[in-house]
Amino acid sequence: MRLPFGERDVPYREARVVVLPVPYDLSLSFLPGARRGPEAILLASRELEPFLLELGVAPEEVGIHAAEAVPFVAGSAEESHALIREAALAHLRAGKFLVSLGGDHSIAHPLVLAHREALGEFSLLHIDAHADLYPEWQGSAYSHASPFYRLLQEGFPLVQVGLRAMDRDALALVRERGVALFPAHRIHRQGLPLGEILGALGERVYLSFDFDALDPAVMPSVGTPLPGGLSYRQAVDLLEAVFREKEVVGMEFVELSPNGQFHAEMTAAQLVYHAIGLKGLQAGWLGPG
Ligand SMILES: N=C(N)NCCCCNCCCN
Ligand SMILES: [Mn+2]
Ligand SMILES: [Mn+2]
Repeated sequence: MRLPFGERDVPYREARVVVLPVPYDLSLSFLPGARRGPEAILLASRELEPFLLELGVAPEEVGIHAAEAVPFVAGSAEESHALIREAALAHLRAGKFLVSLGGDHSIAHPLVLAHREALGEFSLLHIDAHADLYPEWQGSAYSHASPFYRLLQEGFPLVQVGLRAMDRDALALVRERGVALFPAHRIHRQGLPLGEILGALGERVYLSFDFDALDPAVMPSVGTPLPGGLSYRQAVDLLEAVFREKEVVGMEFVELSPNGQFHAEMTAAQLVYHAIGLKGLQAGWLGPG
């Protein structure tokens, strides 16, 4: 069953933005449930005010179409990732701006590859509590702890913001590969280094937002919560700066794991909706309010 995003469901051909539910969560390492993330965000999105006071626009006016969820193959990460990459590629080749909803963070790998195949090169802005730089975790290179190791191996420039968990090997890899790292403790001590973050990014950016980047007090519905996370306002301020200065070619929001705390689902839906509004302003699809 296809659920619209927000109140106004736009036919595919008229939509500039496609919200792609990707309920794959077979690579989680701790608490289960991210497969219910996309549906929870879509349901919560129905409760959002269409007009976004902070931006002075109604993001829904870009034309949003929520696509059918991407199926997965329970016994095969490779086949599941192939389905994700094919689905993303089809929407990108139809000229749509893709907003993918996870699902666990392993989906970043097929989604980013699809965006490069369709749109050319870009840098990655990875906002997360975790580095996700393990070559493999719990016996799998397709773990949600590994996507950015694989993407680094494939030559993507990487900027990581909000991290508060990484092992020594990941830190050594970051230093060796010149990854721009802005850990949460630095942000809390010195404020968001927006100029440095923007300076580390290229002109074209793919945004990968893991909801556990937010503090658990703000976002308790994730599979691997950690203290010391970003506030909602810090996340919005970071996204506003990135959309103001860069061309965002695609974005994904992953790891929401609904656990009955509806404020978390509203938080997730509002952040996605806000980001769609920022893309609409950046692309000129929406006039400044
Ligand atoms: N959400 C994530 N990316 N989680 C990654 C978990 C893997 C490392 N945990 C360390 C556990 C040591 N016992
Ligand atoms: Mn992650
Ligand atoms: Mn994470």
